[in-house]
Formats: sequence, structure tokens, C-alpha cells
Amino acid sequence: MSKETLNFQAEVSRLLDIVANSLYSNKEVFLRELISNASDACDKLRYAAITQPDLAAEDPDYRVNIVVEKDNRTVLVEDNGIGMNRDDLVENLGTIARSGTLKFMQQMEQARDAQGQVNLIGQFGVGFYAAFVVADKVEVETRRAGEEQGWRWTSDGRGEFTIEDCADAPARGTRVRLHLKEGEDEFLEDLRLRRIVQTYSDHIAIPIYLGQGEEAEQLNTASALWTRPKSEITDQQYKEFYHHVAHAMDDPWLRLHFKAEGKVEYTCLLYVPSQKPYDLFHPDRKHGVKLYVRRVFITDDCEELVPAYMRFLRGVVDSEDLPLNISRELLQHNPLVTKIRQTLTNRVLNELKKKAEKEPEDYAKFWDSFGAVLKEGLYEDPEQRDTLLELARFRSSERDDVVSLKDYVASMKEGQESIYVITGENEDALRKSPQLEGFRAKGIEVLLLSDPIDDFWVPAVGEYEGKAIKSVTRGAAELDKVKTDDQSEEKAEDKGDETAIGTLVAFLKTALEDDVKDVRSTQRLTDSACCLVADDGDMDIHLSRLLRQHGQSVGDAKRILEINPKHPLITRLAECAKGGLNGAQGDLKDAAFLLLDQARIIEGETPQDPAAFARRLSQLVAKGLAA
Ligand SMILES: Nc1ncnc2c1ncn2[C@@H]1O[C@H](COP(=O)(O)OP(=O)(O)OP(=O)(O)O)[C@@H](O)[C@H]1O
Repeated sequence: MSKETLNFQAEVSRLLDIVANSLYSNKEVFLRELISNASDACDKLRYAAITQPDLAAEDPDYRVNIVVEKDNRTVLVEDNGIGMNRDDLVENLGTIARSGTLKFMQQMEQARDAQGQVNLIGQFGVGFYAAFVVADKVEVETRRAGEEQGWRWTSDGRGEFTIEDCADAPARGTRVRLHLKEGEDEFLEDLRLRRIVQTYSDHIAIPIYLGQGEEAEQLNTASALWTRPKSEITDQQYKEFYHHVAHAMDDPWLRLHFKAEGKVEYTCLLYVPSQKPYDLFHPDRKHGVKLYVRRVFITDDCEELVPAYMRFLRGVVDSEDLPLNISRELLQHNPLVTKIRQTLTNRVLNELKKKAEKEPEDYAKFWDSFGAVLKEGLYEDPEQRDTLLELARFRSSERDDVVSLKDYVASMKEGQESIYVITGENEDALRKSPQLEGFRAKGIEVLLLSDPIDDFWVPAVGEYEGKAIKSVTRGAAELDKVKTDDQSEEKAEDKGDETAIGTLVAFLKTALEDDVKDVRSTQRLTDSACCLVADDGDMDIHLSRLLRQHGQSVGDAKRILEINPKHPLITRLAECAKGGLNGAQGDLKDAAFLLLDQARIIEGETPQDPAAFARRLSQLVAKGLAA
């Protein structure tokens, strides 16, 4: 077959530009990335060979060779792993097939400074493309295990690559040949290469040689890191292993390495990243914990191994008991996997608890990155609910830092029986919600919940230590039971002219009869004239809006309009209503609809009839100005 020239996917070209700029000061990582890919390729073949032993039979010892050809100024990284055929090459080295690429690219454009880009690149993992940081031409010669045909992929990293037949591809596996750029000769030096491998790749479980054949020198320890005794593993090695398994460059926030012995035997080496991955909420995101069986990589996509609400975990689980040739489908209902999942979940939650107790500030950072995910467990995993409730932290109307439920309860006001929360899209908007005013005036703390899952776990959990968790946008405010320090100063007239308010409420009920469930006077408000709340048994306002946005039918439960008896607008309207209306019935009716629309706007909704809203508002303002 003759040579084909193909274009990189547009994102790859952009990524290549970014990589060349942002990794400039950390060029040596190219070798780590190529070795990491070589090791993954060997893992894949080892797995495939469980069911098709012929694939690896001729050359059963997996390895990576780094070969320097000084005269040509080239460095080769060669493995005898799974290899690639033509389609694999086009798919893997011409596109970025991973989820969330587009979003990543947008973030990249926004992070204009180099440090910002390096951090982002770290999360994304540049992988193979890092080769172009030191090379101006890269050739990949490869043959897929079990296939006859070898292939050569060539590119200078500038928009195009070529693919052609290659007779001298390795018998099996992949050889990456880097033609070094001017000025990169340091990577031809044995000493430099040895140091890089020892720093970044010692944990790789297969041998990495410098040179080829008898003379080759093994550079790494070549045993799976998690099988080594803890005392023999340095922090640096743990960290580099994390970079390899997680395809990340940040430092892990937490590490957990343990061996379970007894009826079920397995080893876990797990990490919690310090940086939130850009695709944490992407539906196609794979789980980050790799399953091995007796050192053989099986899958990085075993959903049963780790609960979804811990999908931020990275690392490996290596089981001694599962059969090697277990199919990925069978893993789904395997009792051993369930057992591992239970222990692993408990261990991780325990570690988090310790961190929360001993290093609350550091824990707050974790919560900031992954709290929204962990909270999903409150809804999904009733067994762990109590632990998760202890671990949860919340923004609050009364504090700058986060608060736990335990601390919230400890600082509840006398007479306060419930834990109050408000849910919505963002914290700033929540802080401005009128429904909070009365609570704030009495110094009652309200938890501000702005993650999508909050609307679901709150009703599912219902209470904490016998205290109901209540939304301040639902039901009556019950604020009078709560005693505050300056309560004695509250004066009777503060309640306004009750008869007048009563008349206004009655009028509003009739005027808005088709649009609201009820109208009532409230203590909930101090500054605003009115707000909407859901009735006790009805769905919270924010949740019903959220479901509606996602196209779900939620019925049309009407809401309650609450008015503030102390607000000048309301007292004025009450006076009008009490005064027998005197021909002002039309204006009062307009005012009723304006109140309702105002409350809707504060909720982030549109007026029911925008044209009518504009007309009423103009008329009333014009009259007011004329008076
Ligand atoms: N030596 C190799 N042998 C076989 N396949 C390889 C090799 N190197 C790369 N590939 C294939 O190319 C794909 C893309 O590699 P690349 O390094 O860009 O990304 P990755 O390894 O998936 O993730 P990361 O970018 O985080 O390293 C790999 O997923 C793999 O399928």
C-alpha cells in the first residue's frame, strides 16, 4: 500500500501548539509518557493473551528498550506490547478521542498564562504528543500482536501525518523513533536518560532497558509498586506511580496503600487527586481505579469496584482470588468484587474522617474539589449515609468558611427545631434570596446548597440527629418559636396593621386565585415585599424548576405568595385595601399581579405574561409620577 497523508483532527494541532509551549521547561516528561504508553501496551497484551495465548507465546517477556543512535541524533523507545494496526494509528495518534476534549480546549484558551496551561495539561495528560516537545520528527513503527502487516506513522507535528507499510516494524509491538530537535542533544546521553527513568518510571512493573540485547542495562526495579513493602517505597515513587495510573501531573492529596488478608485477598493503592479533573461530571468518564488480578491488568472500567460517588479515586486494586480470565461482564455481579468495594469504601471514608478531624483546613480543600461528588452518596448509598453526613461540609449564610452538620446543630438558636437549607444554582444568588431575610435578621443559620445533587439528597435524607432538614423556600417559616437575644425589644406595632393586612391578603387571594395556591403574611421577609414558597407537601421550587429544565413533567403545583407586612409597599396596599378601595380596585389588581411577577423575577423566572407585566408597571409608575 502506498503512502497516505492524513490531517490531524483540529484539536490535536491545537494541543500540539500548546504542548510545545507549556512543557518547554519540563521537557523530560516526554520519556515518562512514552514509557507509560509502552507499559500500558504490554498490560493490554498480557490481558489479551489470557484467552489467546498465541499472541504472546513467541516472546513472553514484556519489556521496554530505550536505544540511542548518536550519529542519527535519534532516541528509540520500543516495546513488545499489543502494537497498533493502521486503524489504531489513525484513531489513536491522529485524534483526541477522550471525553471532554472540547471543554478542555476551551479552558486552555482561557488560561493564557503558561503556569495555568501547565496545570491544565497535567490534568489532561499530554501522552504521546509530548514527543514533539523534543523532536521535530517522530516515526512510529508498529505491528499489532497476531497481525502480519507492519506500519509506519510519521509526522513533524504540524498538521499532517503519513501512514505506510513498514517491513522492519518490530515483530510485535511499537517502536517510537524521535528525531531530536537542534539543541536537545542532552537526551542522547546515557546518564541523563538513566536519571529520567529512575525519577519518573521506576515504578513501572516491566523492565526498562537502556540499549538492546546482551549489553542492555536494566534501569528500574521492575516489580509492581503496590506489591512492594510500604517501607521500601519512597514518596517520590508513590507520586510518580500516581502520575502514571492517573494520567495526571498534580500531587495526590491523599494516598492509601493496604493489603487485605484473610478470606478475600487483595492489595489497594489508592489516591485522591489534589486537582479536580475537568471531566468529573462528564457522563462518559471512566472510573479511575484499575483492576488487576495477580499483577495482570484486567480493566480500568469496572463500575462495580468503586461507588460512583467516589469516582475521583485513582489507583489500582490487585486481587489474588478473582479468576484471571473473568470477563468484564461477569465482574458486574461478582461477590468478591462487591466485598472489595465495601471494604475499600469504608477504608477511604475512614481516611477522610481522620483528615476532617485532624486537618480541617486541608480537608476543606478536598471538599471544595470533590464534595459535590461525595454528596451523591447521601442519595445513592443509604448504608453510608451517616458517615457521609458527618463528612459533608456546607457554605452557610452566617459564616465565611464551611460548616459541618454537627457544628451547625451545636450553634442552633434556642427554640430552633430544624436545620434550614436553601437550594439554588449559585451561592451568590442564594445569599440574596428574599426567603433568607427573616432568618438572617434572627441570626438563624441557613445552609446554602448549590450543587445539582442537593435537591435530591435533602428530601431523601430528611433529618440529621432527629432534626428535620427543611428548605426555607417550603412551608411556613416558623420563625416566632426561635428566641433571639434582642427579642424583648420587639414591639407589638412591628406586626403592622393586622386588620389592613388581613383585608389585603383576602383581596390578593381573590385576584390571584388562578395563579397561586395561597397568599399569606410572613415573618420570613425583612427587606423584600414578597416572595414565593412551596407548600409543605409540595416539591421545592428549585427542584421543580430543575426537573422542568430537564424536560420532566412535575405537575403544576401552585406556589404560595408570601407578603411582608412591614414593607412600605405592602402597608400602602393594605391601607388602600382597607379603605374600601375607592375606585382603586383596578390599580390594586394590577399591583397584585406585579407582586406576583416580582416574586417570580427574584426566583430567576420570567413574568407569566411579560407584555402585561410591562403595561402594568408603566401605568403604575406613570400614575405615581403624576401624583
Ligand atoms: N506504545 C504504544 N503501543 C500501543 N498503543 C499505543 C502506544 N502508545 C500510544 N498508544 C495508543 O495511543 C493512544 C493515545 O496515546 P496517548 O499517550 O496520547 O494517550 P493515553 O495514553 O490514552 O492517555 P494519556 O494522554 O493520559 O497518556 C493510547 O491510548 C494507545 O491506545
